[in-house]
Amino acid sequence: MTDQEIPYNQRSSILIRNASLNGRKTDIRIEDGIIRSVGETKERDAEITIDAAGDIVMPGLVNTHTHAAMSLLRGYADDMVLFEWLSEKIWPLEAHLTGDDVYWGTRLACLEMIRTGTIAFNDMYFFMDRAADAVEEAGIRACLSHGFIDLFTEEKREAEMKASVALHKNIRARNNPKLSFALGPHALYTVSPEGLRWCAEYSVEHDCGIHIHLSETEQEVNDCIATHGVRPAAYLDAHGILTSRTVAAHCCWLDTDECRLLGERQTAASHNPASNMKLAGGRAIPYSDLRNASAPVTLGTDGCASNNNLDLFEEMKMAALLQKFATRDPTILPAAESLEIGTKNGAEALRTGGGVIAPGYAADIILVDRDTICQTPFHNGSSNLVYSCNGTVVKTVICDGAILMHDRHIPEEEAILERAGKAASALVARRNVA
Ligand SMILES: C[C@H]1O[C@@H](n2cnc3c(O)ncnc32)[C@H](O)[C@@H]1O
Ligand SMILES: [Zn+2]
Repeated sequence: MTDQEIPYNQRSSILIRNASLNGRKTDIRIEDGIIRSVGETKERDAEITIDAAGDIVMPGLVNTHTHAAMSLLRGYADDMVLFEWLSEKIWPLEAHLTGDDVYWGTRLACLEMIRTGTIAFNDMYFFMDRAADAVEEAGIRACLSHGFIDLFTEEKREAEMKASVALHKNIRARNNPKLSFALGPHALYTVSPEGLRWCAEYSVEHDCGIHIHLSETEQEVNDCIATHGVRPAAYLDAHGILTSRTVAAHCCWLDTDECRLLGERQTAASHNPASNMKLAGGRAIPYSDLRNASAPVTLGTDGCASNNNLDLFEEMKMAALLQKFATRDPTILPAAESLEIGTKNGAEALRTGGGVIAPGYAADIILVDRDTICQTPFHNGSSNLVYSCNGTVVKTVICDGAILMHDRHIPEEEAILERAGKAASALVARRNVA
C-alpha cells in the first residue's frame, strides 16, 4: 500500500505481519478498534496490511499529565523557580491566549506526541473546546479538563464551574469514544475549598475523572500545613478529591502516610521527572513508598514550558535515572517497569482499554524501528527502548484501530508547524504591547 492510500485517522481492519513481540515474530489482527488476534494467521482479508518485518510492536505510550497547548510556550521561560516562573512569565502570557492559540498549540502537541509514540494524554488547560477540535483532527485519545483556578473568590468559582460544565457538555456532544472529560482543579493553592468540593461532587455525580497538581514543591506542603494543619493529600482527601478516577500530578513531596492514602483511594500519581528536575522541585517522587502502598504510578511530561518536549521515551529514561540517583539504589525502577508505567499504568489510569498487546484490548499500538543505532546490539529490548532510544525510533502509530502515522509520515505536518509557529509569535507580541 502506498502512503497516499493510507486512510489516516479512520478506523480500518488492519493486519500487521511479521512484527517482533517479546522476541518472537507475530501477526496482529485489528478490527473495529480492537486487537482480535495475536499470533500467526492465515487470514489476508484486511483493508490494510502492514509488513512490520524489522519492527518491534509495543503498546502506545500514555501521557498522564500535560498542558498540550503550552507547546506554544516552548523555550519562552526557562531556568526559573516554579512560583516566579508561573506568576511572572507564564500566567501573564496565558492572559493573552485565544481559542485559536489553543487549537494550534494542541495540534502541535498532538503532532509531537504521535511522532514519539504517544496515543493518549491527560490535559488541563483553557479554551478546551478548541483543544477538543485539535485532538479530534489528530485522531489521538485525550482526557480534557478546564484548568479550574478560582483564586478563592466566589465570582471566579462560579465562572470556573460554568466553564467546566460547558466543556463536559461539549465533549459529550461529540460522542467520540477517544475523548473524555475530567474536572481540573489546578492545585490546592489556587482553588478554594468550596471549589474543590464542587469538583469532587460533580465527578461522583457524573462518573468523570479529576486531574490536579499535588505536592510539587516543599513550599506547597509547608503552606498547607501552616494554613490547614494537615498535609496536602489529607487536605484534598477531606474535600473528596482523592478517588480512583483521580490523576494527581507530581506528588514529589508526599510522605509515607500520604502514599498509603493514595494507595487506599487508588489515586494515580503521575510522575513528571523532567519538569521536576528543570523546575528544581528538590525531591523525586517517592516511588518505592507508592509501589509498596499499591498506588498506581504513571508517567507525564507536564507542559512544554517546563520540559521542553513531549517525548515519553525520554521521560521513561529520566524516571528510571532520577529514582536511581535520588535513592542511591541502581536496582530501583528497572527498564521493564519504566516501560510499564509509560504504557499499561497510564492506560489503566485514563481507562483507555489499551496498554497491552493481547486480544480484546484497544488497538493502541506502535511499531518501532529495530534497525537503528539505538537498538544495536539487541541484548535486551526493554533496556534499548528506555535507556538507549528516544521517540525518533517510532515508525507507525495506530490508535483505536486507526493509523495516525505510517512510516514516519503524518498528514499536514508542515502546515501545523507553520501555523503553530505564527500563533506563538503573535501571542508573545500581544503580551509585549500590553
Ligand atoms: C493549567 C495551568 O497550570 C499551569 N501549569 C503548568 N505547569 C505547571 C506546574 O508545573 N505546576 C503548576 N501549574 C502549572 C499552566 O501554566 C496553566 O496556567
Ligand atoms: Zn502541570
